[in-house]
Amino acid sequence: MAPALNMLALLSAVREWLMLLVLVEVLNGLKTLTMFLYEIIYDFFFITAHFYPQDYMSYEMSRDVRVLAPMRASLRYITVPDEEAETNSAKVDDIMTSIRLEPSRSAPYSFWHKRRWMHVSRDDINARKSRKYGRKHESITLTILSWDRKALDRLLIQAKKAYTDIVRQLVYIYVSRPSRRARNWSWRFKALGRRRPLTSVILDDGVKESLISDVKEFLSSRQWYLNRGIPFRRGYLLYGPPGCGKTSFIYALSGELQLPIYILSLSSPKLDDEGLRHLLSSVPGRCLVLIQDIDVALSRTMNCNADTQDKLAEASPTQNVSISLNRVTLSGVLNALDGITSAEGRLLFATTNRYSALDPALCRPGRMDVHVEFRLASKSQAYEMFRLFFLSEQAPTSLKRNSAQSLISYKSSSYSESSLFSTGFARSISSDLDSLASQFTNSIPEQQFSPASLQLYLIRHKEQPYEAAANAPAWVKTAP
Ligand SMILES: Nc1ncnc2c1ncn2[C@@H]1O[C@H](COP(=O)(O)OP(=O)(O)OP(=O)(O)O)[C@@H](O)[C@H]1O
Repeated sequence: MAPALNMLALLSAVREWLMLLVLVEVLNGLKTLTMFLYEIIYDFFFITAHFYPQDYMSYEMSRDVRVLAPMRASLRYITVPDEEAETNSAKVDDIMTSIRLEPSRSAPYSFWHKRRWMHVSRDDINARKSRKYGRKHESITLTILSWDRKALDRLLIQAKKAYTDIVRQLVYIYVSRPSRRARNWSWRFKALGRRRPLTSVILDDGVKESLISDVKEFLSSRQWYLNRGIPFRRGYLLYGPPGCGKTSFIYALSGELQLPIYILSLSSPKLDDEGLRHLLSSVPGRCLVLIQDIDVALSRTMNCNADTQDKLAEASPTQNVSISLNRVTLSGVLNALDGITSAEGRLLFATTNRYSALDPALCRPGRMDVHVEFRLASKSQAYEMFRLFFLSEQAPTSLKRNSAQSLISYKSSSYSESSLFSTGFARSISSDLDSLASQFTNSIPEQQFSPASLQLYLIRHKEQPYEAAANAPAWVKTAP
C-alpha cells in the first residue's frame, strides 16, 4: 500500500513540475510575443536616430541641448561640460551664448517639437564599437514619436541651422596635456576662440586662394583616397620669418572650414614618442592639428637626450619651467605622423621660421604635402593692410578697391581727425582711402617689414589715417 501511495505522490509532484514548466514556457512565449509586438509598434510609431562621435558635426550638434531643444527652460537634468565652464569671458551675455548644455548621462530628456514628442538620451557604446566610432565611448540617441520620417528631417534641418549659427562665430581650440595616469596624453578643451575672417589675413596674390582651394579639394576627396589606398590626411608646412601671418592664417582657415584646432606642443614637458603617437591617433576625423615652430621643438629635443634631461631635472628641480623635459625624437614624430591609426581627414599644419633646418624626412610628401612660404610684406600687402585697417565696418559694403574715388567726399578743411570716427568717418575716409594707401605703400620698401610690424605701426595711428600715411617715411628710417 505504501509504495502505491509514494508512487501517486511522485506522479502528482511530476505533474506539478510539468505544469510549472509549461507555465514558465507560456510566460516566456508571452514575453517574446510582447517584445515582438513592442518592436513592431515601436518601429511603427517611433523614429530613432543615432549620433556617433566619428561624425563630428552632427554628434556635436546632437549633444548641444540649445540646438535640439531651444526651450530648455523645461529641462530638469542637464550637464555643463567641463570645457564650457572654463570659458573665461567677462560678459555674462557672452558666456550665455557660448556655454553648451548637454543632456545628463543619468537622465534622458524629452521635449515637444512641432506637436511631436521627442526623447534624447546619452548611451554608452561598447568598447569594440567605441574603437570604431572614435574617442568618446558614447552615442546620442534621438527618438521621435511619429510615423512621418519628415519629422526627423525637419528637426535636423532646424537644429543644423541653429548649430551653424552658434559655431559660425567660434573656433574650438584644444591643447595636448598629460593626463593623471602616467605616460598617457590626451586632448583638453582650451577655449572657444572668436573666428577670424580670412579676409583679415593678407598674403601675396594667389597664396591664400590656392591654399584654401587645396584644403577644400582635399576634404572633398575622401573616396578618391580610399579607392587608391592612400591615407586620407594631408600635411601643410608654412614657413617664413616671424610675424608674416602663418598662425593667423591657420586660425582663420579653421573658422572658415568650421573645424576645431588641436594645438600640439612638441616641447611640452615629458611628452615622449608614445604620448605623441597617442595624441595624433586620438584626434577626431576632420580637424586641424597645429604644430608651431616645429624646428625649435625638434632641435631642442634632439640636442638633449632623455638621460641628460633626467640629470638636468634632478639637478635643478625648481627650474622645470626653463628646462625642456620632453623626449620626442625625430623618428617618433615621423612614426606618429605616419601612424595607421591616425584620424581620417586630418589636416596637419606645421609652422617654422627655419625651413632649411628641417630634416628632409619630415618634409617629404605624405608628411608635409604642401610647402608654402610666407614672406615679408610686399607693397601690395602693405596697400591692402592699410585699406583693411581704415576701412571701417560702417563703410558701405560696396566699397571695393577701385571704387573709392567714385564715392562722395566728405573731407573738408574744418574737421579734425578725432571727430572722424564719431561723425561718419567711414564715408569721410572712403574717398581718400586709395590715395592714402598708395602714399603709405610708396614709403614701405618691398619685403623689408613683416606684416606684424606694419600692423603695429598702423595700430599706433589707428584713428589717424592721414598721419599714418604721412609719417610712414620717417618710421621706415627708424624702424628696427
Ligand atoms: N599676412 C598678414 N595679414 C594680416 N595680419 C598679419 C599678417 N601677418 C601677420 N599679421 C599680424 O601679425 C601678428 C602676428 O602674426 P602671426 O602670429 O600669424 O605670425 P606668424 O608668421 O605665425 O609668426 P611666428 O612665426 O612668430 O609664429 C598677428 O596679430 C597678425 O594679425
